[in-house]
Amino acid sequence: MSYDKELAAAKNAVSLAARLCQKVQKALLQADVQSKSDKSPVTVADYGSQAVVSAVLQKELDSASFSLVAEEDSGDLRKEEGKETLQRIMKLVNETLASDGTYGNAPFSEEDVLAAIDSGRSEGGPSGQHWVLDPIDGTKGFLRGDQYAIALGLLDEGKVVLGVLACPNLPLSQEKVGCLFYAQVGGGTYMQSLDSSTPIKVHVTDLDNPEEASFFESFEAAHSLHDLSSLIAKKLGVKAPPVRIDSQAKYGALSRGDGAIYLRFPHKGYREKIWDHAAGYLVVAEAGGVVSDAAGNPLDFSKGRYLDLHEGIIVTNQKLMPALLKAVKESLNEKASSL
Ligand SMILES: Nc1ncnc2c1ncn2[C@@H]1O[C@H](COP(=O)(O)O)[C@@H](OP(=O)(O)O)[C@H]1O
Ligand SMILES: [Mg+2]
Ligand SMILES: [Mg+2]
Ligand SMILES: [Mg+2]
Repeated sequence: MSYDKELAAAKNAVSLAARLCQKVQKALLQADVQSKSDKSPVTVADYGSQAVVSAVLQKELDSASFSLVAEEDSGDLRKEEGKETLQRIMKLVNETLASDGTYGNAPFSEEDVLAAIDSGRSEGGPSGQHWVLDPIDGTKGFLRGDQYAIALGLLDEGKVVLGVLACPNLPLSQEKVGCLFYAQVGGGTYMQSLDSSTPIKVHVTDLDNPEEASFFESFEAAHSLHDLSSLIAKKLGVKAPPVRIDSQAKYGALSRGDGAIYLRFPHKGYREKIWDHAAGYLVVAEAGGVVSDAAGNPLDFSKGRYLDLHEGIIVTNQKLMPALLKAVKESLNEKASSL
């Protein structure tokens, strides 16, 4: 089955959302940032990006069967304190949609924006098709002026069949910054600029010597156990220091061979969400990489909004995976026996 139509719509949606995010990151106001109930930050760009992606997908595709699992919801924007923020989001969404000739004819009202955001309340699951969106992945990186991604995947019968990843701050070449990665199941992974240069096919590294490998992890120590990654890297013989960057830009970078390994070990009790991995997973898998939990099980995106994992997520190429899994198991055992 081909998902060409869905892929074209997804690339459009994510590119437009990236335009909105870039505009906000350039001139970020204190008033644009809020705290969610779990204390994590959210900005007008997270909401705006979600509204734009949702709006474009629904315009381009059959909106009757549309299902979207997305990170943000409009709860806080519907409160009295959210009024000003909502106004600002509406303006951003309308400017962004108008900047693309095809969508600008009927401006969105506040209610339209809220509805577009809330169309992301689907629970996903094992049957039918569901879009999976992280409107800004790496909000903390976004706020620092660092890496972030707009990550959109499509599930069909519980499997990820499309992954589109916009990384506005990731270098494309020596001259150009901003990458769009995309993959369709069975079709490989491609990278192009955010303004649609000719796509090139990308592949993970074919390195088989861990001593030459470098590894990615979260910039934020709160998101991943840096000590554990160091232990694993040491066991494996990795010499280079960790490369710490925010967001699924790590999956994008890995898919083109920038690094060889990505290690992610959340603190105890944290549950990973599907929108933090769906698009990145396919981008790496179609580029020849392997993504699994710490026990070597494939990720299961069919269980609803969360991923059920053993300990963490590890990513590398096929040659390095056996040695990596061994180092991970040994390190986890050591950690458990030292407690
Ligand atoms: N305590 C925690 N442990 C692990 N991941 C966390 C976390 N708190 C937030 N996250 C997730 O980590 C994501 C960012 O990943 P990274 O560290 O690779 O940049 C966040 O995505 P958002 O920025 O979309 O909220 C969020 O979903
Ligand atoms: Mg968030
Ligand atoms: Mg995220
Ligand atoms: Mg997010």
